[in-house]
Amino acid sequence: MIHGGTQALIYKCAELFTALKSMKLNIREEILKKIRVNDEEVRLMLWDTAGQEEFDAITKAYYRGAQACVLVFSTTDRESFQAIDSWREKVEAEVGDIPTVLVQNKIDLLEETVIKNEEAEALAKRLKLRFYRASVKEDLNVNEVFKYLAEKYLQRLKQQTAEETEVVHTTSNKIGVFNTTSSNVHNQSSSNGREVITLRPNKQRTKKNKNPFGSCSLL
Ligand SMILES: Nc1nc2c(ncn2[C@@H]2O[C@H](COP(=O)(O)OP(=O)(O)OP(=O)(O)O)[C@@H](O)[C@H]2O)c(=O)[nH]1
Repeated sequence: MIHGGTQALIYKCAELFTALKSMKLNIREEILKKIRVNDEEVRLMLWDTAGQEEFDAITKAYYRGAQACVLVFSTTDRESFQAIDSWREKVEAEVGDIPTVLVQNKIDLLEETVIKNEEAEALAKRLKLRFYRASVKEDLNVNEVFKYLAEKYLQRLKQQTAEETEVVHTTSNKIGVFNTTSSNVHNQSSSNGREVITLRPNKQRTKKNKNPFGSCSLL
């Protein structure tokens, strides 16, 4: 019994060790990329994750909280193309609808392609994603991909902030609408005999909007 248990534990440790080793190999270092968008410097932290499904649980922890996503397949690797659907689902399940693009890499090897143009375009259309053809090797379209994502992200952030500001205005209007009826108005007499009116906020104030910027995140 004890022996069996120890054995199992050793196996587990070995599995974990293998997983960690592979993780080290497959989740490469974070990359910091700086780009300019509308004269502002945007810093992107990039994580390149492993494609193997056995590491799903581990890689998930890396893209949890991501604010943009690049789904890449290779011109010369059909499996990577076929895996795009499943990656989209995994990312969406983990982080929801974030700015995402579809990229066909290695277009410098177009003569060896295993993906037809129409197939790639159809995939982008079906997934409703902007599609880029790029070559990391030749530095083709790489910046464009990140610029598009950063713009899209900033656009959403501004929109979100504007919506939240609107909520603040609405809320502050409510706060500002002082109710001069009954319980909210306390009429007192001042020492000089003139009536003093104390205004108190209307109780309509919405609690949940106390911190309108609470859900804002910065790059
Ligand atoms: N010709 C060409 N080779 C490329 C390009 N981008 C990457 N490679 C090469 O493709 C190989 C794999 O590159 P990685 O960056 O490791 O790509 P990956 O998709 O993370 O691949 P995995 O290691 O299978 O996860 C390397 O030898 C790269 O030099 C490209 O645009 N054109």
